[in-house]
Amino acid sequence: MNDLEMYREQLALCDDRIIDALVERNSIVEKIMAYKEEYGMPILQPLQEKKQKRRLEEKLTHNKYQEEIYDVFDRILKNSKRIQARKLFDYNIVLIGFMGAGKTTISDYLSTVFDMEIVEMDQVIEEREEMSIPDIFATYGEEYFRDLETALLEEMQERKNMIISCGGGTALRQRNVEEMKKNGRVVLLTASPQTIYERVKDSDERPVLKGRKNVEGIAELMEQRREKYEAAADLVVQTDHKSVLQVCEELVQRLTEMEETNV
Ligand SMILES: Nc1ncnc2c1ncn2[C@@H]1O[C@H](COP(=O)(O)OP(=O)(O)OP(=O)(O)O)[C@@H](O)[C@H]1O
Ligand SMILES: O=C(O)C1=C[C@@H](O)[C@@H](O)[C@H](O)C1
Ligand SMILES: [Mg+2]
Repeated sequence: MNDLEMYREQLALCDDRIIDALVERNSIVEKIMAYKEEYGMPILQPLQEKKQKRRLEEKLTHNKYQEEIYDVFDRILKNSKRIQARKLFDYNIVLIGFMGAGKTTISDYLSTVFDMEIVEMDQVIEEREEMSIPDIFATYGEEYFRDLETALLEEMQERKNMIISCGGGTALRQRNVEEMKKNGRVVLLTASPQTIYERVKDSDERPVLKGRKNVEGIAELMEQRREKYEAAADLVVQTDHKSVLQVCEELVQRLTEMEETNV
């Protein structure tokens, strides 16, 4: 055997060790999940992720392949998150609720911790139509816009393990709710009119709030919608005075408990 053949053989053995280590690592991830479940511990533990990152940084100081190894660990971490997400959510998570309730914010956080794909419905529709939502409403009317929402929710039935962040009005149409529920768990985020006002007062991006961007106007529209939102929801998470992490932790905990009682 010449040197080149020998090096190639060493490389193949190295790959085998990497594969074995990855399989072991993934099975440890699953054991940690089972442990947390058994002892009712929070699934999201952002401090732990930071601790792992610090340990890696210390270990890789002065390593000449530092950048390349970080890159690999980035993928490893993403894949661990995906393993968790696939195990926890064998369905789409559909977030509904009033403007400013936190659908986008909570979707972003969940997507980061579980490496799940997000469908931000308003944004997808705007991109596909190449028009802003106020322009779609003005040009084609609300029915047309709601039909686009229905079609998008139908498409989502082909997928699972997605986070669907709905438009504020999506759940008002019964047909949309039926589509959401086919392979999704519907989570209603709520907040008081006062909280919503505080969250949206400095933004002009919400045409439905035009002329009523005050606590009374918000309370009135919220009350008109409340029954439909609540009827659509599999789960209601109240978000007033809670951090984004607290809302996500509660949401994940209650979703997983719901699955356990459904089994
Ligand atoms: N739990 C929270 N605590 C404090 N601020 C929050 C919380 N959730 C969301 N926010 C803030 O409220 C504002 C509105 O949130 P977000 O855009 O996520 O709402 P939304 O439900 O997606 O609204 P829309 O239906 O209009 O798209 C944002 O500035 C966000 O940072
Ligand atoms: O609450 C609503 O009716 C809406 C909320 C936005 O997300 C957009 O989907 C649209 O402006 C309608
Ligand atoms: Mg949003």
